[in-house]
Amino acid sequence: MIVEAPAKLNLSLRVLRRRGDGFHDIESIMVRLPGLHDELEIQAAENDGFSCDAPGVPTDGSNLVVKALNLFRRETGSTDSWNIRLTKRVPHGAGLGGGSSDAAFTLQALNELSGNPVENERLLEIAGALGSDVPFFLGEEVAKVSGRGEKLAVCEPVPAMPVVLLKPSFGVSTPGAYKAWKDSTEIPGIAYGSQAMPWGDLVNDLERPVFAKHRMLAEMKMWLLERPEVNAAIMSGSGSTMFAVLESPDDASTVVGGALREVDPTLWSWSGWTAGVR
Ligand SMILES: C[C@](O)(CO)[C@H](O)COP(=O)(O)OP(=O)(O)OC[C@H]1O[C@@H](n2ccc(N)nc2=O)[C@H](O)[C@@H]1O
Ligand SMILES: Nc1ncnc2c1ncn2[C@@H]1O[C@H](COP(=O)(O)OP(=O)(O)OP(=O)(O)O)[C@@H](O)[C@H]1O
Repeated sequence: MIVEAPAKLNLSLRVLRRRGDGFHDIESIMVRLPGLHDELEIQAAENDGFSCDAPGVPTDGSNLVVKALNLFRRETGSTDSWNIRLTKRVPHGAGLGGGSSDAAFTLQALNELSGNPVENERLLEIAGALGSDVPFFLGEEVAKVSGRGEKLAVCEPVPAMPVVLLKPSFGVSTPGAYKAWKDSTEIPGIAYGSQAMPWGDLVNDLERPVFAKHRMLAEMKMWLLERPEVNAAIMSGSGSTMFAVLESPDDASTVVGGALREVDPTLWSWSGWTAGVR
C-alpha cells in the first residue's frame, strides 16, 4: 500500500494558557497541503522493517512511524509484521507537522490493512498519545483544533489559497517555542497582530517567542508583507517555515526569486495550494 502523508499549516494559532501537565491549551485552524507530502510504502513481511531516506530523521524506535506501529500492535495484539519505507519530502523541524502526519497515516493504513479492528474514536486517542499534531491528520483537511491538539471540530468554510512556503536551513524546537511563550517579548517594529482575511484571522502566538530567538524570521515576515503580490504572511506552527498567502498563484516564482536574492539564498521553498473550498 502506498500512502501520501501531507504537511499542514496553522492558519491561526492561539496559545491560551499553560496547563498543569506542561502542555498548553491552544486554538488553531489547521489546513492540509495536499501537494506537499511524504510517502509511506507499507507491505506485509516476514519481519518488521523500517527505512527512511532523509538525513536527520531517526530510523530507530524514536521515529514516529515506528512508534505508531508499536502502539497499533499493542492495541490490537496483532502478530502481523510490516515493512515500511518512508520517503520524506516535508522538511522536519519546520512547523509543517511532517512526522506527525507520517504517524497518523501509518496508524490509519495499518488499521485498514488489518480489517479496521480499531474504532475511529480509539484511533484518535492513540494518535493523541503519539503527538499533539497527530489527531488532526485523522480528521478533515481543514479543522478547528483545541485542547492540546487532540480536540477536532468542524470549522467555517476556508477557501483553498495559493501559498509560498519559505524555510531557512535551521529548524525550531517545538518544546522550546512553547516554553519561551509565556515570558517572551515583542521586537519593536515587527507586526505580530492578526491579519484579517475574508474567512478569519491569520495569527500565530508562537511568533513572539520564536522571533525573539530567530530575528531573521521576523525580518523575512516583514519582507514578505511589503511585497505587492503577498496578501498575508505568517509562521506555521512553531516554525521555522514562514508562509505567504498570494494574490495569485502566478506570483509564486516572483516571490520565491525575490526571497532567494534579497533574504537568504539557501532558503527551502515550496508553492502550491492549501486544502479548502475551491
Ligand atoms: C506547534 C504545533 O505544531 C501547532 O500545530 C503543535 O502545537 C505542536 O504539536 P507537536 O509537534 O505534535 O507537539 P508534541 O510532539 O505533542 O509536543 C512537543 C512539546 O511541545 C510542547 N507542547 C506541544 C503542544 C501543546 N499544545 N503544548 C505544548 O506545550 C510540549 O513541551 C511538548 O512536550
Ligand atoms: N517520521 C518523521 N519525520 C520527521 N521527523 C520525525 C519523524 N519521526 C520522528 N521525527 C523527529 O521529530 C521531530 C519533529 O518532527 P515533525 O516534522 O513532526 O515536527 P515539525 O516539522 O517541527 O512540525 P510541527 O512543529 O508542526 O510539529 C523531527 O525533528 C525528528 O527529529
